Amino acid sequence: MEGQAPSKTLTWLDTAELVWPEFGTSISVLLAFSILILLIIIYRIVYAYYISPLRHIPGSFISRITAKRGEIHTILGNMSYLGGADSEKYGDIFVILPNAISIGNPMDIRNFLGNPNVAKAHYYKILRFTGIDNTVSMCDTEQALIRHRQIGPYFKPTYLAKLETTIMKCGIGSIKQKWNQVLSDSADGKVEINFCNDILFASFNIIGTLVYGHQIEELSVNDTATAQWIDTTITYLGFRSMLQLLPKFPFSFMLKPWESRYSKLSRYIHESIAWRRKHVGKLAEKGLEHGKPADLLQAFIDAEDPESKIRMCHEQIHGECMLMMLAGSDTTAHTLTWAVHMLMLYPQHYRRAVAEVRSQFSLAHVITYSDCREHLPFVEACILESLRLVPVTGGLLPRVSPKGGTVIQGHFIPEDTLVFINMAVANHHSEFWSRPHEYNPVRFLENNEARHNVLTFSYGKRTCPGRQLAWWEMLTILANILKDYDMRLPEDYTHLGPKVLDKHGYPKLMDAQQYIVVKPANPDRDCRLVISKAKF
Ligand code: HEM
Repeated sequence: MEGQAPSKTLTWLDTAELVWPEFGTSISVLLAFSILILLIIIYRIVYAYYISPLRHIPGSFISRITAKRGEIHTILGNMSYLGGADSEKYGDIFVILPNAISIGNPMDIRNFLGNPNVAKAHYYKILRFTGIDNTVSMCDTEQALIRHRQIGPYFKPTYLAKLETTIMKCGIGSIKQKWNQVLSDSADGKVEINFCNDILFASFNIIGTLVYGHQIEELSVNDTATAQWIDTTITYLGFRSMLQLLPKFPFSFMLKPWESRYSKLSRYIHESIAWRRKHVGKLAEKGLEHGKPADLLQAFIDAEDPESKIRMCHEQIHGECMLMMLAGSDTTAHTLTWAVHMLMLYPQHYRRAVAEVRSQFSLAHVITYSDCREHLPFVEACILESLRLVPVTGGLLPRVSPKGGTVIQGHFIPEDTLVFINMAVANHHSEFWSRPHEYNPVRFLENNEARHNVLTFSYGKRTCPGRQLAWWEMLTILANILKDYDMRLPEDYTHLGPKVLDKHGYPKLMDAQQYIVVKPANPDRDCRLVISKAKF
């Protein structure tokens, strides 16, 4: 058929292009894009199963090929769930992200964190406040050691003893002031309180007073500014790090309200440092320098590394103060909140703790830290067991494997691999803990070995420097409230209680949420308590 144009069958694409030319172009772009995605997935699968140095380590398919699952769980506030569910399936070591493993055996964790060449991962940089590193954000091990030597002495018992009056007044003192007030206003001598809020405010009170350098009395004046500033700062930092686009225009507008509160906290701390320097300067002029106040603000101004004689500049002091407000408030308060909650679910342990306190001290006696250490082993065990069962920082602490790599559970882990320390899994490990999901403080009595296996304050060179301060606060608050008040769950509680059991057959704990700290998901619903004056 000479001279006749060759016939061509029209594809659906051609038809679409005739009707709507751009449609055809869009489809081609979509097709190219889909092919690209497919190629990426194929590459990731091939890499994960044939090339990755982590290919011999157990782990789920999804964890090996994408980090998105981790990001989604982080945004939902249940990262510890991810670590827990996978460890039940895969054991002590597993791939948690394409380039990262999780380890959960307490022995492995101690060996790994005990290695001085293990460094923190870059994630910690989100905890820098003004672009300057603080204790927690330092990834450089040498730098961190200097900072630990600078601030360490101020968290030792000798210095903490100087802070005891503040700790007692702002902690148990402010809780008692509030609870006694509401009880005296009550017609029948009992009243419902929210113990989570009250403990949280007491904790902010302590840390705020130690950092600002003057008392803030959150509970007594019901001024929640500090609590809001801190809460906002944690949320702000969390979201900024999880959603990388947020700090960029136009999304940055969404952060504005948070940013403004964060800036207020930051400014207030700048002013506190300047004010204190001026005040101490005046004391020095009068030859009264020995009258310097004892608190964390002064501690950081004075801090000096005994080896290098290096001191902190204004910005570094500011960074440490901001950090202490975050690291030293929620952690301590929520550990105590979990302890009270657990005692309410296990009445036998509550009765034993009350009996111990009331047999040792009269109602009029205010129980101090050394009283607790000498006379209240069971109360101490109640807190230890809370630290174990719900480690408040029980997410996944990221570290980087050392130069030359390391061997964990027989697997070679190359250098620079991201290693997540899985605290919650370690604290529930069945080889180390019998009936690991039961709240049983008795396991710590006359058993030093058990105490060493609780890894909630971390381990090694980067262990928590504030742990003794935390103990000081938690013991004095718990011992004194057990002595002074009778506590019980509200009568309308049907969703929680000693007889409402979880999948392990133990009293079900309230729902938790975790961004940085594991805290009650519904404190207004789950942290109610009926209190009355103690009947001795
Ligand atoms: C029950 C209360 C507390 C718990 C369970 C706790 C737990 C921890 C844990 C697990 C770490 C290591 C975090 C990591 O490596 O990712 C840590 C670090 C830290 N904690 Fe605590 N902490 C508590 C209270 C405090 C208090 C009261 C302060 C100070 C006022 C404090 C200050 C710090 C600091 C500065 C670090 C960073 C250490 C470093 O990275 O070298 N903590 N804490």
